[in-house]
Amino acid sequence: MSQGIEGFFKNFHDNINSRIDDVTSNNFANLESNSKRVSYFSSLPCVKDYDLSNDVVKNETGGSFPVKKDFEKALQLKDEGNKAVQKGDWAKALQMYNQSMVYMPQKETEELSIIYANRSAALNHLQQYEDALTDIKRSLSMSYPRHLRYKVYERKARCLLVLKRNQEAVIAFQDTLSALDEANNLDKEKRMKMRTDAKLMLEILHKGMVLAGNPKDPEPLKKIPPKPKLPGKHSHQYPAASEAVQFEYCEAKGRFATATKDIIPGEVLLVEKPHSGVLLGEYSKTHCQNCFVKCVIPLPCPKCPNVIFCSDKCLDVAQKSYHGYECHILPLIWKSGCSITCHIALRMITQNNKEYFRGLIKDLHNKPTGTYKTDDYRNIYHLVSHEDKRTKQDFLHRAQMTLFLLKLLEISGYFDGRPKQKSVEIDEIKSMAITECYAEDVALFGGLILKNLQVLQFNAHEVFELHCPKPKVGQNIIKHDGKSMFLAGAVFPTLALFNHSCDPNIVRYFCGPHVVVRAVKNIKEGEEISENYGPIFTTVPKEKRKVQLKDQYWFDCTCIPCEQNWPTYEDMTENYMRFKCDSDRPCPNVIPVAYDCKEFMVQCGLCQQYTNILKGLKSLQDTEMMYKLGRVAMEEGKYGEAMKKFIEMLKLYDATLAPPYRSFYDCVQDLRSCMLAMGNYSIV
Ligand SMILES: C[S@@+](CC[C@H](N)C(=O)[O-])C[C@H]1O[C@@H](n2cnc3c(N)ncnc32)[C@H](O)[C@@H]1O
Repeated sequence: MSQGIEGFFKNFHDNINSRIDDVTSNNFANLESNSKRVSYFSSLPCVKDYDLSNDVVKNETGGSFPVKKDFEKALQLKDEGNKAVQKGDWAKALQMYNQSMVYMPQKETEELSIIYANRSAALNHLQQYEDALTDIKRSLSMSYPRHLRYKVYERKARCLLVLKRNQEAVIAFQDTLSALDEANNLDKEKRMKMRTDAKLMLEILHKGMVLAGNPKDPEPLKKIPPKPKLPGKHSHQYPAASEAVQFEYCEAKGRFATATKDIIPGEVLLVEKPHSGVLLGEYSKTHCQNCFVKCVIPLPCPKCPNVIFCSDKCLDVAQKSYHGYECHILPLIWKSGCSITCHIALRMITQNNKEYFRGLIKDLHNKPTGTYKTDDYRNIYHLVSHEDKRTKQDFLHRAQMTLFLLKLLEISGYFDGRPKQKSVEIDEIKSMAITECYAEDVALFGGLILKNLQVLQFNAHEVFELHCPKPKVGQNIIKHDGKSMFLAGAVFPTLALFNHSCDPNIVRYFCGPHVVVRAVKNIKEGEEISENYGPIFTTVPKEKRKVQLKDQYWFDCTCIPCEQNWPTYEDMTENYMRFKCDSDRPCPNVIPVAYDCKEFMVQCGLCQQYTNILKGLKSLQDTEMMYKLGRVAMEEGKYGEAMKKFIEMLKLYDATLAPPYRSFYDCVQDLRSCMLAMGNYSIV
């Protein structure tokens, strides 16, 4: 449950394990509910007396502790930014202003407004005009000194000119002229020059606009890829899924998705926001805490120096729910070395208030019926957790993590419904005992967190983004370099209902925090729609796949590639083609046909009917050319165009040949790359 980094949680775990005797351990094993397990564990004297502060202080990984806003540090970073400006190192200046802002206390509004204005100058020089405009707006909405405002208005006007937003530029030049009246410290000559320049620009703009018939300003560039919409109607019971998807149940496989109609490659099958999602600690200063997109111009949390946001909207959402409580405990979570799933288990609590869970608890053991909503905690609670198959050691380990998370909840002010306003001090973790008056909370939230940890083991997903080279001004085409980065962990309640196949027929990618699922193959009505949990048959041999799936997800894979022993991509032989039997019965058989076969009607060994392979070969004639065109479009970053070609090819392949064969998987792989490129990206 720890992340692999040596955080202090491992010490706690090792020490407690060594202090638990056999009697205690057997008593624990006899407990029958998660709530009882945590209550019992938290009442043990060796746990209550445990002093975590020693472990925290001694531990050097995961950043420093405690962490607070720091005015002096903020000024020093701002100063470094200003020095970088003097040297013309705008990238460094941007970096320094970003950091300075994070440490600047909220009450220093004038200082903050100056950093925003300075950062807008750096962004302007880096040709990030849209971002410069956003910072100018923020700076002007704060206490930016009136006698300096002429500078930012003029900068605003110049940025708008580059973006060809001439109507807005006119207003900004007019504002520059008004602001110059208040520029008391500016010497007369400079003021005159700026006035003349602004007036000249206004004249030129007016003439140009009249000549062009006063065209509308262009739309600003989109920073986040647009979220695809579900085609047609959504499923009545599972609104995140399209009506082409339904969920069935069987004893051996639990719930799984099937197609209610024929589905074609590219079709969007699911768009879902996470029930809970958590950004990895290492991206907390580069990506938005709330929606995971990369922030060129971060908005810091007003209260802590731990996280940033991409917009006021994300800041507001986070502040009013989970971040209000997590603000000051984040450094402890990161320093503990706990895995991202442990943090999600906590977030599933902090994002709702205590009353929400109190309202649910009586009925929680009954599976909810009716519409399956993403934000309904009950749907997560009833995801697969394999509770009946767990060992005593497994529960004990998770109970330790649960207690640590409960302690954090207590410190955060969650049990009182009042978020902590100050940073955590070391004295607050000198004992792991939770105050007596919260005994009921320990039972309730301890039980829920222990359950969350079990559910997340099988149902959490990685959120990733692709790296892209910088797009040119005015171009909305982006090209990715194929590298994907694991950014965050999240649980998507509907996506979690899809079972695994080593030959999946869907691909998933992310738009902001939303997951998008699209078909990559033709899926026939009634056929299972399956995703992939990691090992794919084209690259991982069967034995290895089976072991991995059994270890991680606790099931024996019986997908077609596993049952029919399909070769990996490397081992696929290309000396014959696998024709589908096209008798009208229909027949499921595959007819192997050598490339040098002279016949054009071949007989099926199963149904004895004849298949016309010449017809099939003719339809495949164009696929090579289509593939080349698709690849060229992909190279140019025209993913939509490339996708069309690959989809067309897959339709042709599917009508004639049966997998596995290389050209089919080449095409599937490229289609998958195109779809991924439509998701989250980070400009590098
Ligand atoms: C993410 S859940 C999938 C949905 C789950 N079947 C349910 O009922 O909610 C993962 C769990 O589903 C089961 N599972 C997934 N793929 C399977 C497969 N191909 N065959 C059998 N069981 C599978 C395993 O129990 C696994 O731990």
